[in-house]
Amino acid sequence: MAKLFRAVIMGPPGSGKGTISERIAQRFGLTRLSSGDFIRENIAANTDAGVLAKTYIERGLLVPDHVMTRLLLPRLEEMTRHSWLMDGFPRTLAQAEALNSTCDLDLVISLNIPYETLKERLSDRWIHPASGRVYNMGFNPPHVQGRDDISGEPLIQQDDDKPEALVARLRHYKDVAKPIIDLYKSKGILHTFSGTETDRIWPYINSLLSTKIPSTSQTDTQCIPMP
Ligand SMILES: Nc1nc2c(ncn2[C@H]2C[C@H](O)[C@@H](COP(=O)(O)OP(=O)(O)OP(=O)(O)O)O2)c(=O)[nH]1
Ligand SMILES: Nc1ncnc2c1ncn2[C@@H]1O[C@H](COP(=O)(O)OP(=O)(O)O)[C@@H](O)[C@H]1O
Repeated sequence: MAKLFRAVIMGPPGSGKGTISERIAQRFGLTRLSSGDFIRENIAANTDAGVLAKTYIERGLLVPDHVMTRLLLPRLEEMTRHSWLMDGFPRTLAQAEALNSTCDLDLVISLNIPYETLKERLSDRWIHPASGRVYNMGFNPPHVQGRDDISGEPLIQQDDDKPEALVARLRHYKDVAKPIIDLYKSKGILHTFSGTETDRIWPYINSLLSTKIPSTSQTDTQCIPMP
């Protein structure tokens, strides 16, 4: 069986993590995981962790590390037969350390996008809340203005994407991401991509992953359950 591949994608809000993850998942057949989707699934299913997480999200806060790890790590441990790419986790150094002791990552993609570019993109971003599908009025507009391509339902703009909230979000990302990036750098698995356009960054990510994702191998790797 092919060797499994585990990767994380990091970057400030609006850096293109969602867009690039989708391309990677399609091109390389990895399962795309998103911490936000996990949380939303748990909220919908009314699990203990979901109920707890909801109280933070409703206040616009990050979910505490111990809730996040309780929610996510068991799911990762179950994925012994899938290669995956995680978007949205780890978001703090404590989460990175917990992930570290659960499974070995092969690669971390860090997106480094100028502030002005992020600001422009997010103020133009519209989402379909039920599915998480993301549109940008310039880059990938919906077929019908203001409507989701698949369901035809209305698109909305998140409060977080409004200019007042953005500066604080971007500053917060820088502070929190720095030690995580340093950790992955020291492990030799960090790959940083800089630029203003996803379409220009993509060929570099594509060729890196083409060299890293093996087509066949004798070994199978597993996430080790936490003690
Ligand atoms: N103009 C332009 N827009 C782009 C480009 N790449 C992505 N976008 C758009 C799609 C979205 O409307 C917005 C942000 O992209 P994503 O939602 O993929 O970013 P990300 O997942 O990092 O954001 P998040 O952490 O969910 O806030 O920018 C690009 O190269 N040029
Ligand atoms: N790794 C994480 N640690 C803490 N909270 C998280 C994490 N991932 C997601 N969340 C919470 O879930 C919310 C939705 O996550 P997500 O879908 O990634 O959207 P956003 O673009 O708002 O970060 C976040 O705003 C945050 O409150």
